[in-house]
Amino acid sequence: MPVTAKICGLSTAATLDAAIAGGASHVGFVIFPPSPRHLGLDRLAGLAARVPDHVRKVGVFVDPDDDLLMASVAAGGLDVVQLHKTTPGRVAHCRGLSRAQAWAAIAVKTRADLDGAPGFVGAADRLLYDAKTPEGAALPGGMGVRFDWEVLRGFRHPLPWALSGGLDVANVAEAIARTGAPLVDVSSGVESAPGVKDMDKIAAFLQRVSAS
Ligand SMILES: O=C(O)c1ccccc1NCC(=O)[C@H](O)[C@H](O)COP(=O)(O)O
Repeated sequence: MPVTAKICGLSTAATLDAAIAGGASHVGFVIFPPSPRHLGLDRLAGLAARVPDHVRKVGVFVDPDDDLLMASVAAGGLDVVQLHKTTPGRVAHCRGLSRAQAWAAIAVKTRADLDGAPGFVGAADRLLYDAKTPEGAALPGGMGVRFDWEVLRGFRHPLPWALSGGLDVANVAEAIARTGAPLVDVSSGVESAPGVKDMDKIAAFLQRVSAS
């Protein structure tokens, strides 16, 4: 199976178009005000309207309340809700309410961080293994932090999954080779500054994934 890629934290039409043209299977829109990538509902709707049907639209949330979740799903026609710092019970609730696919982000630093993964069976459609960001960090994702991919070795994934955290054009082929990831997710690695996506970096990243 070819490896697919999600470009996360898109916030301009030009970089969104670059992700689509480069072959991204998923595009991510962050709905979390402290993030430099945050989109209000109007901008979310405008960008989402540019996305063709074969590319999945992912809304990225941090334990959202029902009103924010539903307003965002409606504005963006979201196919997937990606939920950070959200318990299995809330993930199941968000999936039922939104009728979108639900991805549960698992913050990983050590093997023990995978212990909670089976708890998402029946609640989530996919697990996103993302790097744990430092204690007290403003964001639970999108900080270019990488984790030791060896912690995934031999792990019996209880659900479909994706790999994230600190990926870039220089390391994504090795990440795929070492983990067998079916889907990779990147944000900072295709930026020139926090929140500023770079079209050339997006194209190079997607090219490297498709060659893997
Ligand atoms: O990207 C953000 O600003 C963000 C904010 C709050 C929660 C999650 C966020 N990003 C989640 C993602 O899916 C990122 O692509 C993932 O964490 C990888 O980021 P990076 O290490 O910068 O590639």
